[in-house]
Amino acid sequence: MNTSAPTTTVATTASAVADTPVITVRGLHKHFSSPTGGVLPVLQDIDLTLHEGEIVALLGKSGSGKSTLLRHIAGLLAPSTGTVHYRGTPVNGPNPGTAMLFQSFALMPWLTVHQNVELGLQAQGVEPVARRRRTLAAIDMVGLDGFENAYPKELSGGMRQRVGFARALVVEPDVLLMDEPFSALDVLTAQTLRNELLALLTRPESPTRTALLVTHSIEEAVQLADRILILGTDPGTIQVELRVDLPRPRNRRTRGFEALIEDAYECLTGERAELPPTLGTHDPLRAAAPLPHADLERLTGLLEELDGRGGSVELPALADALSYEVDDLMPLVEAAKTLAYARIRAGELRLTTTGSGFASADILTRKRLFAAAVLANVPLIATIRTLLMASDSGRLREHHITDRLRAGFSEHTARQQLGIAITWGRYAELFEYDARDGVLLLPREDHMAGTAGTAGDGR
Ligand SMILES: Nc1ncnc2c1ncn2[C@@H]1O[C@H](COP(=O)(O)OP(=O)(O)OP(=O)(O)O)[C@@H](O)[C@H]1O
Repeated sequence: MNTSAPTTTVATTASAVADTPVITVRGLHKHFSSPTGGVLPVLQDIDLTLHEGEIVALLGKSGSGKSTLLRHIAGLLAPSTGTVHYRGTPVNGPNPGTAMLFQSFALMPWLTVHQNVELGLQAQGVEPVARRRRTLAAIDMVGLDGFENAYPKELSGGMRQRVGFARALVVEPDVLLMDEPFSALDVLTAQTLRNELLALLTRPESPTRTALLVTHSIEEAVQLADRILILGTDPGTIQVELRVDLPRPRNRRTRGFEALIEDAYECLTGERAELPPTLGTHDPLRAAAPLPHADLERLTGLLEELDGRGGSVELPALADALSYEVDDLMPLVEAAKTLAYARIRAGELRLTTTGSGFASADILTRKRLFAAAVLANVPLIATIRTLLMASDSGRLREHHITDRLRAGFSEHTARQQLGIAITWGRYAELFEYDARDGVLLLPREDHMAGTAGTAGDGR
């Protein structure tokens, strides 16, 4: 795995990265207040330099703080400690050198394409004649000539994001900040727009040649970036930097491309670092890694495929065999690792003995094995089961769990985590759930059998 410090960039056909720093982030630390009155550390010790002409991608699991970091660079958030500089000047408010591109396009529905694109120039006080000329040029540049008077609702998703490009680029920002700009688009449109954006950014005469891209897609990062920074979670720190020294245009089917995907994949799914002391806590719900959003049928399919291939396979080959994008495998691989069914070694996914036992078992045995695996490896589910076993009524209101989860997660993530735990717990037949009353319940036969057991009783 290439986790080395920066090396000299091999010349590529498209990017000319200079040594001049455009954005400098030093010692940035950010915490938010949690709804329960505690402190939620989100970013820690972030040092990052964005050089002129460089495209950098930020990859990391959900909640690792990618968007928060982007918003600091845009000057929309102030660090708790540390600094952000734009060409040597401290950023203490909206950063004048940046423009943002969002996943949701963020267009004003009541304004035409022309009016949407013109907004940024109006805000800069550009006089009307120049404004009109620059707006039309930007619309032309993104291929929307003829759609100047259309409203967003008349446009496809791809065309709306082209308006997003035009609106961001018309102000000729030094740095383009992008927050998952292609993730709301279908695969083919996203691919087309990625190529077009790259062409716009790498034109020698382009005033905007430096960019920071937040993405969940490893392939997108390898396709577009000169450098990939991978954030770890709890709190977000930059853990790995990968150089993408591949000439452009980049071909996904080349060995170099695939090797980088494997590296990034391993970094993202690798063993979790020890929790920092600031998060040290006795509440297992707070200290646990978030559960991945993995479909259990697919997880079983993945383990069967792995078993059928002798227990180990390279991730891109597995993605091909299952007709998934490599990125779609992420939550499944995470789930397999969480349950100790598989490990990643040198870009290969390898089945453990437990995983192999699960893959070759019949349906009923699988449920029993799955129950044992979640109780041993998923503190959230083990805690719910313990509380239910200890309760005379065999019932537990869900807010007891979400309240505790909120000490470490946002409201949204806490609810999402409970939802995943309910699905897994139900499949394992460890508990049931009454959505109408928001109550978790011990299965009737377990409740009847008495409440003396513990979470680790193996049922
Ligand atoms: N204004 C806020 N107040 C409190 N918590 C916040 C705020 N903004 C973000 N967070 C929390 O900070 C953490 C990081 O959020 P952020 O959106 O930066 O992550 P991310 O890596 O971009 O996630 P995703 O990939 O899911 O978009 C999350 O736990 C989120 O709930």
